[in-house]
Amino acid sequence: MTDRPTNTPGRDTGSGISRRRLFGAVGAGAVIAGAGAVAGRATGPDDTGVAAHGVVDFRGEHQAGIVTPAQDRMHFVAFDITTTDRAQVVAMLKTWTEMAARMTAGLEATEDGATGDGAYQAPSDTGEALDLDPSQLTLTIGFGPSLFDDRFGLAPLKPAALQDLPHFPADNLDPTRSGGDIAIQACANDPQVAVHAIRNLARVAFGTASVRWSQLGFGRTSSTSTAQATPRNLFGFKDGTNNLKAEDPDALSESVWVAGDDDQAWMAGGSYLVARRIRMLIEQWDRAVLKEQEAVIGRDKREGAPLGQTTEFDELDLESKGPDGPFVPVTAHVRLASAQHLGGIRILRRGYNFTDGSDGFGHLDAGLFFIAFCRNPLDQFVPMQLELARSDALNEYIQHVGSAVFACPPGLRDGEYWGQSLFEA
Ligand SMILES: C=CC1=C(C)c2cc3[nH]c(cc4nc(cc5[nH]c(cc1n2)c(C)c5CCC(=O)O)C(CCC(=O)O)=C4C)c(C)c3C=C
Ligand SMILES: [Fe+2]
Repeated sequence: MTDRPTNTPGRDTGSGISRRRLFGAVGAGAVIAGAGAVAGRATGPDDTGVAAHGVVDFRGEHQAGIVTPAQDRMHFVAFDITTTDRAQVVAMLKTWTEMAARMTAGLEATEDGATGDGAYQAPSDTGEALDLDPSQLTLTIGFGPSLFDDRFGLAPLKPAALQDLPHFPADNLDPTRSGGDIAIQACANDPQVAVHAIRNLARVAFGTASVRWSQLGFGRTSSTSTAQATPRNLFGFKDGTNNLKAEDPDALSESVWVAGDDDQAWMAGGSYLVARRIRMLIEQWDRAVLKEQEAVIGRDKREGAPLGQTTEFDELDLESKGPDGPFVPVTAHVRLASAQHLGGIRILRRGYNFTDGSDGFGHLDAGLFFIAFCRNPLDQFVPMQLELARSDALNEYIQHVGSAVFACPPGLRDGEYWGQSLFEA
């Protein structure tokens, strides 16, 4: 693993340089080979203090989009493979890799792009990202448990850690919003850039893979870097305060990155992505009084401080008590999800808010598209979610309606394609 180049989470290599201008300035190959070098203009920081523009390296030791400082927008898609021809799947992964390398570098999806295929061909790039900034687009791929059935000869390579998640108490899962053979997470600071990327990847998959479900997200609900301010979720609380952060490599090695001797060798340097579409019962929450809201979460609403403390990053003290008992109630969300309560278990959260209109009863179909990365979902996410599903006071206000788990392989060296470590293991 040592010869993999190291990608720099959220490295700001540019900005303000649109796809068209990047492409015009130098040949496409040169840009991809040295995106950092050519797109080196500084950019102004956004309100989180982190540059919102520019290019995040596509290749590196780990896939981008995991510890990359969370961008503001997401388009997540899960595919079903529709062929049984393994070679066709590999060909698609190779095409996807070329397109992903180009699009994350701020280029059109193909060399001919939106206008270069001639007047009598459907353009090979759909065009809606022309003139837009690269917006720190990251594309992260993962493989679901179902990919390892008997279709492609991958069963012996299935990691023990990659299992369909168990049914948790009160789960109300919609199978059409769950599972999938392959997932791609697109994150960017411009929603149109993320949507363009997924649209173009889905388009070339025709005949090999079809979209099973997808989810748009806005307003990251976690900070994954100490350089980022903590955002708020749709319940109005700061979310991501006590998250793992990119600046803590020891904690990431402990809880996020798969080690060489953990499981299947092809996953070394990778991570597991757990996705849960969690509906938030907004109208019910909005009727709850502030004291109840704070007791449910276990933190105060304005500062985000643990109850009984004063500032956001004060340590969660589960032992502290006032005249009415523990400051952090025994059913508070942060108590039950905390490493102190769970014997040291931690995960990297990287979720997004969503609102998808309203249901037939006039209630907002809104919530949290929860994404977590972990080294082993069976040892980390499953016990954590089991504890929450059993006892969390938040359960009165949420419902889990979608679920999926994917093995995200390590990052790519130059010339490698997505899934090479698996398909050529
Ligand atoms: C299984 C893991 C988790 C699910 C599912 C989950 C859903 C969920 N969380 C919030 C809001 C908040 N969560 C906060 C902290 C927090 N949440 C989890 C895990 C899950 N959350 C963890 C591990 C933690 C950190 C606990 C700790 O050690 O302190 C917070 C507090 C701020 C923070 O630290 O991030 C909020 C707020 C909602 C609304 C939700 C489902 C919709
Ligand atoms: Fe949480």
